[in-house]
Amino acid sequence: MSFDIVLRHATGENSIAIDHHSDASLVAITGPSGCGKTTALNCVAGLITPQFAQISVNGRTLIDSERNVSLPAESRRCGYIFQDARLFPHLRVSANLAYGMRMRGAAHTDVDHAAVIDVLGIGGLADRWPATLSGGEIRRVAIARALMSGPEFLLLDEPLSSLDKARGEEVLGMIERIHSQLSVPMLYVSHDPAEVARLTQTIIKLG
Ligand SMILES: Nc1ncnc2c1ncn2[C@@H]1O[C@H](COP(=O)(O)OP(=O)(O)OP(=O)(O)O)[C@@H](O)[C@H]1O
Repeated sequence: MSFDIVLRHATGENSIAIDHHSDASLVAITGPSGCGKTTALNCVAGLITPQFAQISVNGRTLIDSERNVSLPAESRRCGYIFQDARLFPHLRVSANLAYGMRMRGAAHTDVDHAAVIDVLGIGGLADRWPATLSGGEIRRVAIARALMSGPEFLLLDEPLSSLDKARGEEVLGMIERIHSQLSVPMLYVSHDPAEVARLTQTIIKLG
């Protein structure tokens, strides 16, 4: 597994410069609020077109400004867990997860649905509406929905934000298990040095 990320992008007064090449399967992006962490993830996901980028994951080019290559977001095979989770409020948990499965592309990786539900401990939530879930449960369902699409890698944007310490610990433990048991590579955004240090030693520092 490898992340090769060369990225140059400016928004307003901020500019992002990343030159990262590693075989690490869990890479953290860290830095103070407003330094461009979410913007960097959006560039990898294909939601923003950066001013210059050469990004490949495991040797597969997502974007190369020099060669005029840029895969559309739906072809990048990433699962994106947004900072605000973004579950569909009008769909029960089971239907939110089914949406993830429908998003599978032709070249999706195999995903063991039962293992995902087991690792994230959401078996009992299938019939619930998102509005009735706790913050930690919402986060776990959002991670499961992203995994259901059979992504080649995950983008996680502050997945512990707005959780109390106990719930944060719980979700962090699940993320560690997804990484080790389900072998899903990750780009993990957090402003918290202790959280990042627990997960990985491969860190991209912004700002
Ligand atoms: N759509 C936009 N238009 C203009 N400026 C933007 C836009 N989105 C973000 N920015 C600016 O780009 C900079 C980086 O924002 P970004 O959300 O990527 O930072 P961040 O490191 O993820 O912050 P936080 O930790 O607070 O979420 C900020 O100065 C922000 O105001």
